[in-house]
Amino acid sequence: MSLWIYNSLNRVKEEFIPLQDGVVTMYVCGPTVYGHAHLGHAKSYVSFDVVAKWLRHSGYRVKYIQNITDVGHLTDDSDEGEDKIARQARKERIDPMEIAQYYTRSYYEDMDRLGIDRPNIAPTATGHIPDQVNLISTLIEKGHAYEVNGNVYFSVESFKEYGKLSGRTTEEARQSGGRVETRSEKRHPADFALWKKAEPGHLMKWDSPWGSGYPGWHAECSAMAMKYLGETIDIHGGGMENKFPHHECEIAQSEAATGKPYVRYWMHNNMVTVNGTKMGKSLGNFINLKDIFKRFAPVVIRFFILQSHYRSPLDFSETAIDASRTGLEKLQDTWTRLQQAAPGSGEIETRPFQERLTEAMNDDFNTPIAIAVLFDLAKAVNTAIAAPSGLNQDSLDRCISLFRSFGEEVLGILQNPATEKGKTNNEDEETLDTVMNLLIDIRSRARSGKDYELSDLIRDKLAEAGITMKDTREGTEWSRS
Ligand SMILES: Nc1ncnc2c1ncn2[C@@H]1O[C@H](COP(=O)(O)OP(=O)(O)OP(=O)(O)O)[C@@H](O)[C@H]1O
Ligand SMILES: [Zn+2]
Repeated sequence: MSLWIYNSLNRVKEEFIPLQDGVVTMYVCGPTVYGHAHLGHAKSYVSFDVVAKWLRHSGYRVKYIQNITDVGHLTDDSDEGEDKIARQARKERIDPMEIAQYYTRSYYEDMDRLGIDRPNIAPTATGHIPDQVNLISTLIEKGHAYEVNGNVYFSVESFKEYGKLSGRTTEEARQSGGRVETRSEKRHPADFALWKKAEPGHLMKWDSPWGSGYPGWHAECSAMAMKYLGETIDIHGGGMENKFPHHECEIAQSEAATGKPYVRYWMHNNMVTVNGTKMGKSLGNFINLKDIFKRFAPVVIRFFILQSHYRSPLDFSETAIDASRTGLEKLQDTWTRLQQAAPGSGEIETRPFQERLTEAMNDDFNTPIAIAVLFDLAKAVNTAIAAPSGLNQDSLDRCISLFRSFGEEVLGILQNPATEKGKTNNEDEETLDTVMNLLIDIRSRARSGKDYELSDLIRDKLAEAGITMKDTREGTEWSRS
């Protein structure tokens, strides 16, 4: 049975055949680390985690790269506005790199709790400035880019296939080309910045052949993907709102520089929405995972996400998450009882379930169908176990193997009661959350009563225990160092 992936570039499902036998190269756009991760990020990274897990389960060696954007992502897509990290640093009155480090750690903490495997390599944009400078220099040499006043732009007219991913023509892209001042520097309004000159006072800047400045957001992904995975990569993932301009620009830069196809299969996850609007940091309608985890175990969130397909939108609602929790509890209950069942004489024909599960995952990672099949299997198991004849050892082993492979390993939604690892982690985390909220409250009362000795004692003792407290305008946050 072969794997079929919906390729956003050609807008059809295509059979997946990696460039190199047995190996899959995969790049997924990572977060811009200027705030805590929200449910939208969880959808993107849980979806691609399942992609990697399924590919590994199918026998491939997967080389998964996911970057950390710590410079160059501006508040405005049209090469204007402020760097998102720099803006947050100004707000919090600390160094941009402190912001990036703090939220990077926070990001991995949340992703770990969601059961997401860490990428093989997690390169940062600031750690790869020379690679980006090299890419930009190549583009200038080949006549695809030009410098004006210390800024370097990509010439979209020099790359005939610009627009092939998003379906936008350069004429349509002209609309998003920025304000008049920037436009006047550009040869074509749709040209985009590869390198930006640092204005006085800009902290995150590097020397380059074009003076002191910083790279544009699109350049980092091309440079890092090609550095670690080669000029042509198998799978590139990201949220669908990034098709334009981000991924369109990545294609243009990479293919113009190498003359080779950049990505063979483009995969885009749909959005988590709130009342139909994209959840986003810049839109201010986001729900932090850390807050959600206070009310729901991370595995419930993972299950909630995987109950809809990665290409379908997912509207946030507590009622829907609550329904997911009930469903997951039932499945987990069967999984626990299955492992404790004493052998009897009854049988379950497991082959059809295995085929349906494999078929679902091979059909563009159809996790909602795979979950529905697990529920069917759970129903059959419950009936069989409740009957006097029970299940014979062979059937028990086969059912256990299916639950383990698909429920635990591929989807990551079930926890093994034999080890109690996942469950204990979640329960520990919930207890810690409660204790920390209590300490934050006591410390804040101490400070209101001007008892700084007590408030400092709480902060210092926690620091000794490896927990950092940080006072922000929104209140006190904490993280493990
Ligand atoms: N609401 C969402 N639903 C699904 N995926 C999302 C959502 N928001 C962001 N993503 C994806 O998460 C990844 C990281 O995005 P990024 O850090 O730039 O987040 P963001 O919250 O969209 O930021 P901003 O709101 O400032 O644009 C991208 O691939 C992006 O497409
Ligand atoms: Zn990217």
